[in-house]
Amino acid sequence: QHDDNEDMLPRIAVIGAGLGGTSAAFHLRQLFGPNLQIDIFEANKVGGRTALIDIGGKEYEAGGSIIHKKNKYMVDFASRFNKSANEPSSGDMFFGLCDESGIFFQTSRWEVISLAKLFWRYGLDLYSSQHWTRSLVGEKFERIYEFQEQGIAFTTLRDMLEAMSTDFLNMTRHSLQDVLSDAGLSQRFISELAMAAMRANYGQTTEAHGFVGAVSLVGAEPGLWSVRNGNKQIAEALLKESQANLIEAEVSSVALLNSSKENENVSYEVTYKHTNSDGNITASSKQYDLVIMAAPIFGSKTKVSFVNFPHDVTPFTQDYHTTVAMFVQGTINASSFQAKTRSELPPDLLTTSAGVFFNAVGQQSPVVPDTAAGNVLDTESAVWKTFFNKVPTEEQISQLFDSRKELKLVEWLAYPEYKPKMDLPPFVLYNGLYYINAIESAASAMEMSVIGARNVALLIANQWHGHVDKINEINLPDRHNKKYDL
Ligand SMILES: Cc1cc2nc3c(=O)[nH]c(=O)nc-3n(C[C@H](O)[C@H](O)[C@H](O)COP(=O)(O)OP(=O)(O)OC[C@H]3O[C@@H](n4cnc5c(N)ncnc54)[C@H](O)[C@@H]3O)c2cc1C
Ligand SMILES: CC(C)=CCC/C(C)=C/CC/C(C)=C/CSC[C@H](N)C(=O)O
Repeated sequence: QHDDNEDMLPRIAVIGAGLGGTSAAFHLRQLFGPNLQIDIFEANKVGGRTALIDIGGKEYEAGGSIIHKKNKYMVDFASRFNKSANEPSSGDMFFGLCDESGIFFQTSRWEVISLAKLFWRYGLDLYSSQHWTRSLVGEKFERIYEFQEQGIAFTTLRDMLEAMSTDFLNMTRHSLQDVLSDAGLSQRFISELAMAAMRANYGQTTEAHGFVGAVSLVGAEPGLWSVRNGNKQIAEALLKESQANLIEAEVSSVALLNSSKENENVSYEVTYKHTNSDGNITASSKQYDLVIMAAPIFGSKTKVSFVNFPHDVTPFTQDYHTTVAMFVQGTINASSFQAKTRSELPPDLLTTSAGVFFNAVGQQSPVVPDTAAGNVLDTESAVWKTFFNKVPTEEQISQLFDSRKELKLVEWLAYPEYKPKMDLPPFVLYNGLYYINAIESAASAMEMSVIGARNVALLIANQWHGHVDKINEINLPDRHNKKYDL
């Protein structure tokens, strides 16, 4: 246990200034007060995987774009920082499903007709699956907010999921296909709607684990929103409010300095490369008591090496999926989808089969919505985002678009490859070394990174203040052991 005397506070390094790193800094400031020294390293741009892209003179979300209305922390941050929301367009139930032979099902621009068509094709599955997703973002998922409000933190992702619901942990062990099938949903629902959601949101299939599958279905519900002017503004505002010291540099190593025993007080040397005022790249080092990794660790692609530890502190694997987001201003090729005219096509085309070379294509609104734009679906100024698992060929692009004024590609190491029974990494890699992005093995989403960040901030505060009773300790009278509570 330590006191909050200024000289006694830990010196903290945060590696990464995406939503995870900046919200960790924000929560640490709330927990420790104004005297805490926080350095936050960023190799690229504040916001990380929330970033903007300029197409035709307007800005669009290039990475994390949609937020669920029950994503409490994102909603609270937007309100705290006076950011308004871009409301979903009224046409967000208007979509088509495609396989190798083109569109095989489509809804309508009229919501009531869409509902009727969906009911005709999927019957009561629509309602069962909605009930399930509501329970995910509802009561069970909300437990994490209650725990965090009470100051409770978890050392591993496994413990966190289990505390929220044993069902959640179970869902990481089975495929989405099996979880939905056990729940009585039809194969048609699974191989069409659930598959389309997994391909559009995570570039993966219903062989991914059931927890990320459920998050993906939540992310396919109507009524999602985004931050006007760009989601990355939340990370920027968190950084500002945290008063952390931003160091624009790439961290190359984190070295354990003075301990070989895990329970002793440790300190770390963080080495980073930065560009001098004369344009030369130099390496510098700084010492810290605690280090927070707020960026994914994925084997040899990770730029940070962890040195001097008595054992491997990253023995888990987190393989990351490549998603290529292609932005095109131009006209979509209606004939490729067996449509006579472009105006017949829905603004979102989702795919259900590995035989289709793209995962989803959808018309985009800029981050500052164009009120005068109306329906620009069949005009050359429409902007489309297409997701692929690899860079498309020129021939594939021409198959999708018959004319284009501008085209830009962004290649992301986007989110983990999700498999049943995959490693669920710990939030604590070593005494004083924390890992926020462990949470992405459950599901990658903006809200998830913020939850992971608050968990790490609470862990640090609980350990610092000796509140061991608030670490992995929960008292839930209603713990149940059902397989999946659908
Ligand atoms: C194409 C795409 C679409 C998505 N869509 C959605 C969506 O619609 N809704 C949703 O909720 N989520 C979405 N996500 C997921 C969401 O964007 C991420 O889960 C979330 O933004 C991750 O935040 P983070 O801070 O944990 O990581 P990141 O945003 O990746 O931040 C990590 C930061 O660390 C920096 N960094 C890495 N290594 C170093 C180093 N060695 N030294 C210094 N800095 C370093 C990086 O530059 C980066 O800025 C999407 C992701 C992608 C890629
Ligand atoms: C964390 C919880 C409970 C809910 C989050 C639901 C959500 C917003 C999921 C989306 C996740 C994601 C990685 C989406 C990527 S693509 C989004 C969209 N289809 C697009 O085209 O931009």
